[in-house]
Amino acid sequence: MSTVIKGARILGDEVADILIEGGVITQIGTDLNGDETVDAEGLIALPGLVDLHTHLREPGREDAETVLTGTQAAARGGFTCVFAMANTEPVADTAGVVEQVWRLGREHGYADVQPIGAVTVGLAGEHLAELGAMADSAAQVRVFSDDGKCVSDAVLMRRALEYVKAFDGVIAQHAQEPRLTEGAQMNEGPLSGELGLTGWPAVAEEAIIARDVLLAEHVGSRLHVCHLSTRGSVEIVRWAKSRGIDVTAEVTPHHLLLDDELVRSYDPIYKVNPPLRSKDDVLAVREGLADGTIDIVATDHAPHPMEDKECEWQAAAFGMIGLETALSIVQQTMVDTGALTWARVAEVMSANPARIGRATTHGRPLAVGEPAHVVLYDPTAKRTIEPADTASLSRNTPYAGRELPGRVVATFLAGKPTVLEGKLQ
Ligand SMILES: NC(=O)N[C@@H](CC(=O)O)C(=O)O
Repeated sequence: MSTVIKGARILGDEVADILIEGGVITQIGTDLNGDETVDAEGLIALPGLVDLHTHLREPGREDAETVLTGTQAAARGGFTCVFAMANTEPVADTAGVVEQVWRLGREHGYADVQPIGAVTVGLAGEHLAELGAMADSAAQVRVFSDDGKCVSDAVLMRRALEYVKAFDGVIAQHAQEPRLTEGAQMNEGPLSGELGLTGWPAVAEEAIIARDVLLAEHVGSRLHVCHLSTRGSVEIVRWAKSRGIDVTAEVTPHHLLLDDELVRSYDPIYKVNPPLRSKDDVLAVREGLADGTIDIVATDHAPHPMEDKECEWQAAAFGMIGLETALSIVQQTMVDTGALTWARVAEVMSANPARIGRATTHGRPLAVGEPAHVVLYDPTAKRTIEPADTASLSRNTPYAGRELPGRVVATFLAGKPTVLEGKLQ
């Protein structure tokens, strides 16, 4: 069985046909033929997207999301590989749990699931988890994170950074100094005072990033900074990279678009960790992504059932879904503004996250001999976001009613269509 994608603009540039046979790209050229034809006129072809930061909630919170529904949402968003965060119930801190999550991803076949292992047992921040056993398991874990919680103990963080060097792993830090953010609800600034919500100072994020880049330098290890959100964080990462420190960083689509003025509504749909920041921070993270200080966009897709979001602000859960809107937000904030080309989008949403997470078969160029992980995207489409129109089990999108540019038309995972004509297969 062969499939030919006809007339796609490869990385938004040259028009060509792509022939897929046996899950691999076997020809790129003109007038190619195959058993199946997918018309891609006017569509952009990008390598399948890779999300380094997804919450799939299975095991334990299957009311919010499962590996099946989360990877279906991923496919609809153009992703062919997602890294599943460890804050499940039980926590993914053993080889058994990470293998279960990895296997479920393979069985369902909507996206490859690379489990992230917890850094500390139960995310409790006291004892290192069995990092080596998770690395050696069938899931071959390379990314470790206590995301949702910060590895705040400097000695534990140092040991974790040292330990993962043995198997080329990386510690993905959720940078949040716990004492500085006790009870914090929103970005600290004049607005938190006005709204009477406990402030979450930028320094709580920046102090941990500053400490961790120095620790990474000291022990010669690899550090990844999750969802950075402030101007100061961008400046620290820029400084660290200029010193040759092996640090990478991510920004979420919501921190590229939304700011803390939305909290005036007291609508917990905008409650997220780290919090939405100021307009100046939004500009800074866009600049950081454009100039390569920030390496990747990662969704931090954080599904929550409505009862955990439709309540008063203080009681609501932190988090928003984002897999199905990520590419549109990146188009709106970075491509339509001239800050990134589509080729650079392929880097920040596919090649770079795959490289950081050592997902060796993903993030590859669209080239002959490479696995056929492909997304076809219509940048001219417009859609109004309707929360019920999601494959996710949760509907906590902050974009309800917003018109966003672009639409994923098709996604291929190793040549197999997971989405065609915008519909799950
Ligand atoms: N990003 C979020 O707002 N929520 C995340 C974890 C977290 O608190 O970071 C979640 O798991 O819901």
